[in-house]
Amino acid sequence: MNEQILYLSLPILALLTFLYLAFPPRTRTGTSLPLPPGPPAHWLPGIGSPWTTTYAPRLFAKWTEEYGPVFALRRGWRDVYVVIGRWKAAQEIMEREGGALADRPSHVAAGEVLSGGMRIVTMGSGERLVRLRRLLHAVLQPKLAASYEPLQTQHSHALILDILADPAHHQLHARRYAAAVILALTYGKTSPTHYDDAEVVAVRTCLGRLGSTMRHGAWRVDARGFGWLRWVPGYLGELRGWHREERALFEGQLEEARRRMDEGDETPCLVRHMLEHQAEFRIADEELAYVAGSMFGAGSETTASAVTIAIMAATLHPDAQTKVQEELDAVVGRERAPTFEDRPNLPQTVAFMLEAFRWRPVSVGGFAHRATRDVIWSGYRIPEGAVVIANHWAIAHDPEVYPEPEKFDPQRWIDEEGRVREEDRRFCTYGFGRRVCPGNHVANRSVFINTALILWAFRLRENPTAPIDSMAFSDASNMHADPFEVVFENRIEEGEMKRILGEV
Ligand code: HEM
Repeated sequence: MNEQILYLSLPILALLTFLYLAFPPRTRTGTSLPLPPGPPAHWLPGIGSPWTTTYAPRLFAKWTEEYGPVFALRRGWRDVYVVIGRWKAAQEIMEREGGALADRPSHVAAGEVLSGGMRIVTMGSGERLVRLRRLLHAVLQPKLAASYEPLQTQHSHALILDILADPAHHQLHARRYAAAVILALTYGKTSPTHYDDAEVVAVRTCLGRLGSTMRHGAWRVDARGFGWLRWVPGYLGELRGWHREERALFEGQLEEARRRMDEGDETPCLVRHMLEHQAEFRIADEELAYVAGSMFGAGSETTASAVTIAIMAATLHPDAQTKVQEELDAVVGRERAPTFEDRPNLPQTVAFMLEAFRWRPVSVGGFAHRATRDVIWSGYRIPEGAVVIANHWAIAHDPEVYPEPEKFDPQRWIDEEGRVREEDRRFCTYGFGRRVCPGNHVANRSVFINTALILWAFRLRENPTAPIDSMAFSDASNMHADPFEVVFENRIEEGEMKRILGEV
C-alpha cells in the first residue's frame, strides 16, 4: 500500500518540482498591499499577452481610463507588468523611485545573444551599465552637444535643399539627415551620406534585426521559465551569426575612425571623446565599438521620426504654423536663415516642437524598466521583479496636465509672459530616471533646427486630394509615420534660398 502511494505521488512530485523550477518564486514582498487594479489575469505565460495585440500603447491608454493611473497585468504564474498612464504617477514612480527602476527586463535573445551583452538599451543594471552610461554622459553632455551644432546646421541646410529639389520624398530626406548627422557625430564621417550607402544599409540591417528580436513574444527563450531554451543546440544559431556580423561591422567602423585620427584628422566626434575617456572609464575596445555602433540605432530613426512628426503637425495645423512663421519673420527675417543663437528669442518655435513631441510621441509605449525592489505607490505594491512601463501615449493624453489632449496646441507651453513653460509639465519624450535618453541634448537640437528651418523656408499645406491620416503610424517601439503628402510652398525665392543656405 505504502509503495502504491509512493508510485502515485511520484508524478505529482515531479510535476510540482517542474513547476517550481520553471516558475520560481519571484517576489519576496513582506507586505500584504495589493497590486494595482487591472484586467483579469491570464494564467498561462504568453497566452492572451496584450503585447501580441496591435498598437498596445493605444489599448493600454484605454485601460488607463478604465483602471486608473497605474494598472497591473498578470501573465502566467508570476509575471507582473505595471503600466503607468498618467503624468503625476509617472513622476512619483519613474523619477522618485528611479533607483529601484534602473534595470531592464531580461533580454536573452536581443541583449545577451544578439548584442553580446554590450548594447546599452537592452542592458540590465550593474557595473557595466554604470561605466557605459558615465561614458555616454561625458560625451553627450550639453557642452559637447553644443559643439555639434555646426554639423547639425550644415545637414539641416542640406535637408531644406533636398526638399526643395524633391518634395515628394520629404520623409526619406529626414532619414538621410538623421543618418548623416549620427554618422558624422559618432565617427567624424565627412563624406556625404546617402540613405542607400553600403554602410547605412548594413547598419539598418542590424537595426531591423534588433527590432524584430526585441519584439515582445518573438523569442520564447525570453519568457519566464523558458531560459533553458538557450541550451538547445541550434536554437539561437541565427542570432549568434547576426551578433558576429554586427560586431565585425562596429569594430570595422571604430578602426576606420581610429585610422583617420592617426592620420591627423581632427574632426570632433563621439569616438574621439570616447577614446580620450577610455582608460578613465575602463572601457574595453569591444565595448567601445558597440556603444558607438549602437548610436545609429538609438539616435537616427528616432530623430528622423521626430522631424517628420513636426512636418505633419505643421501641415495639419495651419494656425499654429502661422504663429511660428510670424515669429521667424520678426526675429530672423527672410534674408538669413535661423540659427541656434536665435533659439532664446524663438519661444513659439520651441513650443511648437514641444507640442509635436507630446502630440505624437516617437517612443510611443515607453521602454520597459524592471523593479529591483518593491515600490509602494498610493497604497499599492509594485513587486520586485515587475516589468514597469510608462506608456508615453497615455501620459501625452493626460487631461489634467494637458487639457484637451487631442488638440495640437503649442500655446500650452507658453506662460503669461510669453516664455516657454516646460518645468511643471515636461513631457517624457526621452524616458525616465536613470535610463533617460543620454542623447536628448543632441536630439533636441536636431529637432529644433529642422523645425525652425523648414518653417522658415516653406509654407506647408495638405493636398485636399491626399488627406493625411494623423494616426497612421507603424506599430513599433519607435513609431514612424506612414508615407504622407505635403505641398511645400517656398516662402523665399528659390535662388535666394539656395544662396542663403550656401548651395550657390
Ligand atoms: C528625438 C529623438 C530621440 C528620442 C525620442 C529618444 C527617446 C529615447 C527613449 C524614450 C529612451 C528610453 C528611456 C527609458 O528607458 O526610459 C532612449 C534611450 C536611449 N537613447 Fe534616445 N532618443 C532620441 C535620440 C537619441 C540620440 C540622438 C541618441 C544618441 C546620440 C540616443 C541614444 C540613446 C541611448 C544610448 C539610449 C539607451 C539608454 C539606456 O538604456 O540606458 N537617443 N531614447
